[in-house]
Amino acid sequence: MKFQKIVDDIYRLAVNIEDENYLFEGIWPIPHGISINAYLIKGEKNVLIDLTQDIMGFPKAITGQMEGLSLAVEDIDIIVVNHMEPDHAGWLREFCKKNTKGLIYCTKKAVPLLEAFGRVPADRAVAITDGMTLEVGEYELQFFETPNIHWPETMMTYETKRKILFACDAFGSYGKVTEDAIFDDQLSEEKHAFFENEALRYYANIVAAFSGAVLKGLTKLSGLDVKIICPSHGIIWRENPGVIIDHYKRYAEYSKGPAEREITLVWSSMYGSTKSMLNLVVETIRKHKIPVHVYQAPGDDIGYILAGAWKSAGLIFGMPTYEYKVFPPMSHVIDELLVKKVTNKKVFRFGSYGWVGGAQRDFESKIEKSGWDLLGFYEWQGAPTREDEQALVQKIDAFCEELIKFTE
Ligand SMILES: Cc1cc2nc3c(=O)[nH]c(=O)nc-3n(C[C@H](O)[C@H](O)[C@H](O)COP(=O)(O)O)c2cc1C
Repeated sequence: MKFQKIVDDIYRLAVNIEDENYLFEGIWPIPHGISINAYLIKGEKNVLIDLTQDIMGFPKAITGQMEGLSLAVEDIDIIVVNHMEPDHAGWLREFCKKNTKGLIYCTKKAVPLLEAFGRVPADRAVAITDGMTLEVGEYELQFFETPNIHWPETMMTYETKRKILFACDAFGSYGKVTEDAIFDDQLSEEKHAFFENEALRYYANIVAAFSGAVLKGLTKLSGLDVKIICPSHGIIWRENPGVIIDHYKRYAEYSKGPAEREITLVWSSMYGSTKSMLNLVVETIRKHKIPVHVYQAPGDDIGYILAGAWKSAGLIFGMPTYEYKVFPPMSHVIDELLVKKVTNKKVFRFGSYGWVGGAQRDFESKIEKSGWDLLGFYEWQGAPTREDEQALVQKIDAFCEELIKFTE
């Protein structure tokens, strides 16, 4: 990949993780890849905003892109570290061995992390104060602390003259970015939809648990006139940055509920009794014109289940009893949803049991502090009868009606 000009002497330096088997953060599948973006301001003083991950030859790739601009690592005067997570700052250690003059602008909370992650001494750092500005030739940078979007030490950098926000993990998405389409206005409708889906999945996987911080950050930055958003993952928004800002606001507000009038249905079944009710449940939901996203556990990845669940106002779990408890793979799904603070949902459960059940009691105790409103459940012994089918349909009808009221 080549460096890409954004405006004047501001450039995007980027790589894509393209290995289909790579798990982002060691958990999340990225079958369509992900870009890692750094930004460079070339001028009287050269500024590098965020770096890259030290894997797959990425530092070499970024160095090559810098060479295209007649710059070497040693020529960087100012390093802005918005975020210490290793996908952006992993290169810092090797970078600072070569570059011994550059000052590192970061938050006070990031300073000890420079040492811990990068073995970079604190005297290389300039701890910013919130809102502080820095004149760099023709450019002016302003730094804003944005704690917990995504780590406690995170900040964003705003170029005040061209009104560019270097937002780091905020407004980012999965999905590799190709050289011919790095800006929102260069994307087809289909690609826009792709990045919107990948932005939601990225949000649900990476940022969702910090939605309160996202809402605070959005309020804090709402006074800024932002013409271009340069995130550290995904495309650059220059035609209409309001689109991704609105998406983020919406995603963050799902945490306060209600989310969209949609249902995420996760099911498990050992011998097919619970599964045999699945189509009936889906058809009943569709009768109410409610979109339904169906996932199987185990089978479908938790990263995708999280995205569906985050966006849906309703959650339905179909699972049998297993050793007096929730079926273990479903237990894992529920735990993950709770870790990511999926809350304010209307919930229903159905499933088969063999002897005396147990899953329902375990389910209720697991979700006690979830902020989920369990509207009902239906269980039956062994294979379902015609009466079981009718009873379940009635309960799903009632659930859908409540969900419609909840999302009005
Ligand atoms: C390993 C195992 C553990 C089970 N534990 C329980 C249990 O604790 N309580 C119960 O009522 N049934 C238990 N059952 C029976 C299942 O819940 C029952 O077969 C149910 O119909 C399975 O639904 P499925 O066909 O959707 O998998 C167990 C079955 C298996 C194979």
